[in-house]
Amino acid sequence: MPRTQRSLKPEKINFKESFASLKFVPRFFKEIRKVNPLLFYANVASRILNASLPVLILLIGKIIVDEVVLQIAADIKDYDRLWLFVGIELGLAILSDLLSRAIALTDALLGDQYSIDTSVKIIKKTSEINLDQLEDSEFYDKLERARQQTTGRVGLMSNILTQGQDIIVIISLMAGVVVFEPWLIILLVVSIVPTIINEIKFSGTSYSLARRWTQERRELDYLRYAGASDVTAKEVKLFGLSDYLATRFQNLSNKYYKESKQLAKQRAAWGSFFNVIGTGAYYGAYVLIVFRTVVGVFSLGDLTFLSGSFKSLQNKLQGFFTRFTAITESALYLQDYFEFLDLKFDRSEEVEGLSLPESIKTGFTFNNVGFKYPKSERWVIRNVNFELKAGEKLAFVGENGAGKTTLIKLLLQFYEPTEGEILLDGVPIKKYNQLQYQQYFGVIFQDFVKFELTLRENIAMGEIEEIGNQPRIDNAADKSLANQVVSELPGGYDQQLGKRFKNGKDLSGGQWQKIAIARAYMKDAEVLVLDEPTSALDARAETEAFDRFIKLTEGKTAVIISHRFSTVRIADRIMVLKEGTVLEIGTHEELMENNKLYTELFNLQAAGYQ
Ligand SMILES: Nc1ncnc2c1ncn2[C@@H]1O[C@H](COP(=O)(O)OP(=O)(O)OP(=O)(O)O)[C@@H](O)[C@H]1O
Repeated sequence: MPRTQRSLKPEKINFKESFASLKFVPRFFKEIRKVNPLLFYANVASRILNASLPVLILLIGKIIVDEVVLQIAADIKDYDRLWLFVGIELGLAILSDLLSRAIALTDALLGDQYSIDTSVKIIKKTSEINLDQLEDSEFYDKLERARQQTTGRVGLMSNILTQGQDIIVIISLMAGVVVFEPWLIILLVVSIVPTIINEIKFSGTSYSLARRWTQERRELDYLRYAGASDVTAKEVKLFGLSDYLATRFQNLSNKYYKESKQLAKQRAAWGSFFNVIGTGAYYGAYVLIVFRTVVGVFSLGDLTFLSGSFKSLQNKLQGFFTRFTAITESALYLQDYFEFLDLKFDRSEEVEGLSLPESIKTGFTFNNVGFKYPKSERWVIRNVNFELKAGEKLAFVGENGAGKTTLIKLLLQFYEPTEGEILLDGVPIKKYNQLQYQQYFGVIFQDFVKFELTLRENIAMGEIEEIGNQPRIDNAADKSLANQVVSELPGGYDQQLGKRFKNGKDLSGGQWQKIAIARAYMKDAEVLVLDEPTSALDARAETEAFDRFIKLTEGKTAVIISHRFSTVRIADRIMVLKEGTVLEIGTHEELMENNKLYTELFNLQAAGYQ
C-alpha cells in the first residue's frame, strides 16, 4: 500500500494475539538449548538457586531483628546466635551476588552464540529463495524483520528466563506473607491490578507500529547509506545531494518519531497514574503491618520481614507484568523469524528431475519464448526463437532494454517463460534437476559482485570448494588476465579488496572485471555466459580478453553480451534483439550483408573509432 494512503494510527494487536505469539517460545528455547546445552543448563540452575534466596535472606533478617530485640532486653547477653545468623546472611548475600554474575555471564555467552546461529540460518535460508522473491518488496520486508531482531531475540531469552526465576521468588514470598498475614494478599492484588490493565492496554501496540513501518525503516536505512557511504560519496559531494538526502531522511524519521512519541507519552501517562494506585496500596499494607506490630500481634522482626516481602513482591509482580508485555512483543518478532525459516519455497531443484547429460549434444532451443516479469503486464520478451548450438559462441547485441539479460535469466531458470519453452538437447529445461542444471553454467553478470574479501576468495567464488587448489586459481587468473592484478598488489592473492576493511585496496573497474572473469574460468562449466564482462576494460585489454576467451573455451558453449561490435564479431554467430524480439541472427558477414540494424550499429561504432 502506498505510504500516503496509510493510516498513521497504531493498529492494535490485541492481547489474544500477543498470547498467540508465545506459541513459538518452546521452539525458541529448544534452539537455544541446542546451541550450547551446558551453558543453558548452567544458566537455568543458577537462576533456580538464586530464586530461592530472597525469601531466605528476608527470613534471616527477621530472625536477626528479633534476636537484637531479645538481646537488648536480656540481662545476660549471648550474641552467639545473633552472629551466626549475621554470618549466614552474609554468606547468602555473597552467594546471591555470585549467582547473579553467573547468570549474566551465561546469558551473554548464550546470547552471542544464539545470534551467530540465527544469522547463519537466515543466510542459508536466503540462499533458497528464488530470484523473483528477492525482487519482491513484501518478501524483503519479511526478511528484514527476521534479520533485524537478532539482538531483540537475545533480550527475549533472558527476559523469559528471568520471568521463570521471578515466579519462584513470587511464590516463595507469597507463601511467607500468607503464613503471617493472609489479608495482605488482597492489598497486593489491588496494588498490582492497575499495572496489569496498563500492560494489556498497550500490549502489541509498539510492535504493530514497528511492523507497519518496516518499509519506511528500510527506506531510512537506504537513505542513510546513500547519504553516508564510500560508494555514493563522490556523487553526493559533486552534485551537492547531502542536504537533499538529509532532509528526506529527516522528514521520514520525523513522521515515525511523532507516532512513536504519541505512544510513549500515552504509555508514560497511564503508567504514572497506575503507579500512584500501586504505591497507595503498598502504604495501606504498611499501615496495616505497623498497626499490628504496635498492638503486639507482630514482632519487630515480623515487621521487617513483612514490609520487606511486600515491597519486594510488589516490585516482582510489577516487573513480571511489564516484562510480560516486553516478552509478548519480542515473541511477535520471533514469529516473524520462525515464519521466515519455515517459508516453503517453490524449489523446483528439490524436485528430483532428470540428470543433466554429461556433455551437451545438440544445444539449447528457444521455442516461441515470451516473458513478463512478475507483477508486470508488459511483454519484455516475445516470440523468441533461436538455437544455441553445442560448442557455439553466440553473441547477443541490441539496444539498452532490448531483453538480452532477461534471456540469460530465462536460460538459467531464474524465471520461467510466460509462454513457449526452452529445451536442452530436446528436453524442456524445467524437467532437469534445477540445482544440477544451474551448476552447468559459469556466469559473470553485468552487475557482478565485488566481494570485499581477499583476491583469492574473489576468484575462488566461482568454485568455492576449490579454494585450496592453487594451481586451479593460478590457471583461472592467467586465462582472465587477473594475474596482472595479482602481481600489482602488495598482498598478492591474499590482498584484501575493497575499502571497507583494514588494508583493503580498491581496484579499477577493469581490474575488478578481470577478477570476475577469472571466477568464470574457475568453474569448469559446460556453458559460459558473459554479460558485458569487458565494458570497463580498455580497448586493447578487451580484444585480448575476447580473443583468449574464444581460444580458451574451444568446444564450450558460450553466450556473450557486449555493446562493442569490434569484439562481438569474433563470435560464431550474432543475435540482434530489438524490443524483446529477434531481429536477425547470423555470422558477422551474413549480418553485414543483411544491411539492417546490425550493419547500421556496426558502421556507427566503426565511424566513431576512425
Ligand atoms: N526485475 C525486473 N522487473 C521488471 N522489469 C524488469 C526487470 N529487469 C528488467 N526489466 C525490464 O525488462 C526489459 C529488458 O531488460 P534487460 O535487462 O533484459 O535488457 P538488456 O537488453 O540486458 O539491457 P542493457 O543493455 O541495458 O543491459 C527492460 O525494459 C527492463 O526495464
